[in-house]
Amino acid sequence: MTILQTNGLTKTYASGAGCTDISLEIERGQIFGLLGPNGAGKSTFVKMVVGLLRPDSGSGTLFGMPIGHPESRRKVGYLPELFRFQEWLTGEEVLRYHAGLYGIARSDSKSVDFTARIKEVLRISGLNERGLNRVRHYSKGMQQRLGIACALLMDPEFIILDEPSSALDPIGRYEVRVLLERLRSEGKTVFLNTHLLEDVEAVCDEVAFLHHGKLRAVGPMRELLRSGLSWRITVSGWLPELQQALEGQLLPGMSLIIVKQESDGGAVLQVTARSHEQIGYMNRLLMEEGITVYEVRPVQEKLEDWFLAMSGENRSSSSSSGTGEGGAPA
Ligand SMILES: Nc1ncnc2c1ncn2[C@@H]1O[C@H](COP(=O)(O)OP(=O)(O)OP(=O)(O)O)[C@@H](O)[C@H]1O
Repeated sequence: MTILQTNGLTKTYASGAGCTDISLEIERGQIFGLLGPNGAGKSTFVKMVVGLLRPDSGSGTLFGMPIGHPESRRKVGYLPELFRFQEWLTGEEVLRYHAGLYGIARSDSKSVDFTARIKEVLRISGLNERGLNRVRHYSKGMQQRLGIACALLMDPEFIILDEPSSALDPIGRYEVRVLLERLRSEGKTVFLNTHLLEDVEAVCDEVAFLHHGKLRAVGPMRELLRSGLSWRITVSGWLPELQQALEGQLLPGMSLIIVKQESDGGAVLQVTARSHEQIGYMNRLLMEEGITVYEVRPVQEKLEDWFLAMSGENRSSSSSSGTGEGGAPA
């Protein structure tokens, strides 16, 4: 079942920034990660989906209803990127206030059952007994946990979390990952906007990549990672001046790192490319330079390498000589 579908969603701010022509489809039970550098347009997209921003053009459906329609939001829990709570209220009071925004009468939100639900989401979000403390006394991480509790309060089917772990320490981030997996196992669908690549790598089924407001890639994580390939190439006949000559001939998305360089001309190169064809091209360049290639083998794909390749970042300037494999990228 399709939970969210967007067709060409576009929002351009007066400055010219925003996001353009975003078409995505999210199926029930997925954890979907939206990645992209700062200012790529991730929050703009999410705000259009939850009806906080009106698109300039394009359309979308949420649970089969047009986005922006109040009814489409009923089954959605949303943690905005910039959250701010009434600091004079306690955690429990903030949650009751949120229940009111969902149309729950004040008397009902004080019922035994609803109070049990409040305590449950506080526990799930890692706030446990702190629900009776005022938000003023919460750390930033605790406020973020309260935001997650608000998003989960009404037991939504679709949970949209815009940077849910940005203020959390490593343990907190791990707990959020476990929480996301638990939500998926309950059949919920999660949309995650994040910079934290390890979160995406650990839990996301599908990933989309936004850059300068445009969708550059979307698909299952494993497939996308294969589109940012790294290879180790062992050669002989290597000369240090070849690095610059080769770098000048790299195609967009390719990078070259000299991992190891011996005095007898032996060397290990690491090449990142967007396709197998680009690796073939690299081999041809090496042969044309008179280099003997002994071994070409793929390196474990890392989301960080893929992210940098997609963002057009080139790490070719880092190199090491004669230091074994110490100069390899993380
Ligand atoms: N209300 C606004 N008015 C004008 N420009 C805006 C507004 N909100 C965002 N922008 C601009 O639109 C672009 C996309 O911003 P957005 O917040 O959607 O990006 P993002 O990918 O979520 O970034 P980050 O990861 O830093 O949160 C940025 O250049 C930003 O400066």
